[in-house]
Amino acid sequence: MGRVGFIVALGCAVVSCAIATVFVGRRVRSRRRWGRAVEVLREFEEGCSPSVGRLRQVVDAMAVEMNAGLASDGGSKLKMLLTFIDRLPDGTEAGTYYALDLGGTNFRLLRVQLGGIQSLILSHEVKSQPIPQHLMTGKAEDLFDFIATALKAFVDEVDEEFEDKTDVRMQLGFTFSFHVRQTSVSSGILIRWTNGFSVEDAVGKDVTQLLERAMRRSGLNMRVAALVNDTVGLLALGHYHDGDTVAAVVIGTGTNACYIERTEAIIKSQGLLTNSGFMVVNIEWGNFWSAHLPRTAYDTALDEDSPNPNDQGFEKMISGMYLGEIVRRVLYRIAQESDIFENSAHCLAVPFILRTPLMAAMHEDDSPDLREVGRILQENLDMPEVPLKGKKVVVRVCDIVTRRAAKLVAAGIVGILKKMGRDGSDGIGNSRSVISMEGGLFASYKLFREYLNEGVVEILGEEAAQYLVLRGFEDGSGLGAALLAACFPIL
Ligand SMILES: Nc1ncnc2c1ncn2[C@@H]1O[C@H](COP(=O)(O)OP(=O)(O)O)[C@@H](O)[C@H]1O
Ligand SMILES: O=P(O)(O)OC[C@H]1O[C@@H](O)[C@H](O)[C@@H](O)[C@@H]1O
Repeated sequence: MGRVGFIVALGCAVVSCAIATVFVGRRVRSRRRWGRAVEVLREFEEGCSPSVGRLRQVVDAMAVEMNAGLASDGGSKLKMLLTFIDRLPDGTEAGTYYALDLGGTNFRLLRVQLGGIQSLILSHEVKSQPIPQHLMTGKAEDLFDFIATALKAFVDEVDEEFEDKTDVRMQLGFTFSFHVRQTSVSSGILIRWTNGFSVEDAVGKDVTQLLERAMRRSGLNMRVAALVNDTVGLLALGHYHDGDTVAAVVIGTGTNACYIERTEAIIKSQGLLTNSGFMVVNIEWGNFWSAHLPRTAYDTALDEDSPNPNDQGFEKMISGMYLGEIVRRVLYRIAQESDIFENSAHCLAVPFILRTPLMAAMHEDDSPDLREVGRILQENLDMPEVPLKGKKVVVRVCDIVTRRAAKLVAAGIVGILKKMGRDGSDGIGNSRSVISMEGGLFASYKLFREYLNEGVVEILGEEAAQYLVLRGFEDGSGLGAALLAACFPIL
């Protein structure tokens, strides 16, 4: 080989080495960045996965906080609100009642015809519609006029004879899924909004008055016989069908629970007497807080960025408004510290872009190549062609978040049972306890329900868990509100 040949060969060798160095460097950097992704994921999982022991500490904390909230106003972050519901439907209610169920995302209109014997519901019509976004942050009159107008249209549609009943004021059960300090079974003052609502001129006002004025403006001859939280309506329906029903839990846009409490245990309301000896208490458990909660830096940041920082801490780890956002925050951190999403993760910087229904659909994708995950990432997050290992990381994060949420609900439920002396821990024979369950997240998210059932067995043990029944309902809070209108008619 001549001089020229040698130089060419040397040059090729040098170029090859340079190219190899670049590739090896890239692979080393890629492996290092993948390792960083794995590290972020491991760290998150460690922070989110409570042991059974930790969950039992949450159980105890829930029972303690419930007692503290009953002892004095402000005694706990749990408001433990009186509902004035001191009797529950027993299956003998009869007649036609309307219900209006205003929740965090939708509002539902119901007409219910009750048979009067053996919990017979002759018929019930339901109409559900989303609440226009601008009304969630506008003026009280606009929101309540919108609701009353929709109710009037619904009544005209389903009850053609209604117009002839000018002398009879129809009884309405009004389910209002926000913090209300009840002043009677049919009236209450709005304490604060949650879940994206901020109709500020309604805070501090009696929501029944706001609705009844709007109904008059719309020419609707109707009165609010019962103003109830959605959990209270749900409990009423559960009890209508099964007398062992002792509590109700809603997991929708927000989350909350209520239960049946002995009046002598409601210490902050000395002298509170009811014929039945009990009253339903609205726990407002979304505001529960305990140092034992498995909270991470992502939860803290989400809370700080929220319109109600330091409030609803339990809800922000559990409910439909937030689960997708927690997942987004974790994926965004992984995208910043690794290249597993290549360079297509700019959308992950947008708060609340990942709604919980989408997160659930990715979590429940059981295709070998995670094609549903790929479709959602591409169509909703503008993240095309995420490699399979990146999609697996997405599913893993969803699983960690949802498993934690479900286990915390399980701990909350057992905490309520413990407060009621029904968790079997006092050695006395177990009594059957039914918990009514409802809400878009609970109803639609299969893996959430699976993890919730797992969590209850983990915490209670197989033996005691067999005495606990979680019974799902649909439209439970609205139907229950109609039943309570029948229980507490305006005479
Ligand atoms: N398929 C789903 N998987 C998980 N969560 C869901 C699903 N569908 C709806 N959700 C959650 O349920 C919430 C709606 O709950 P729902 O009880 O129907 O209404 P509201 O909260 O207004 O009472 C939505 O905000 C969403 O977060
Ligand atoms: O049914 P939703 O809209 O998801 O609401 C559930 C709970 O959401 C909480 O934020 C409210 O404070 C509760 O009053 C309510 O019961």
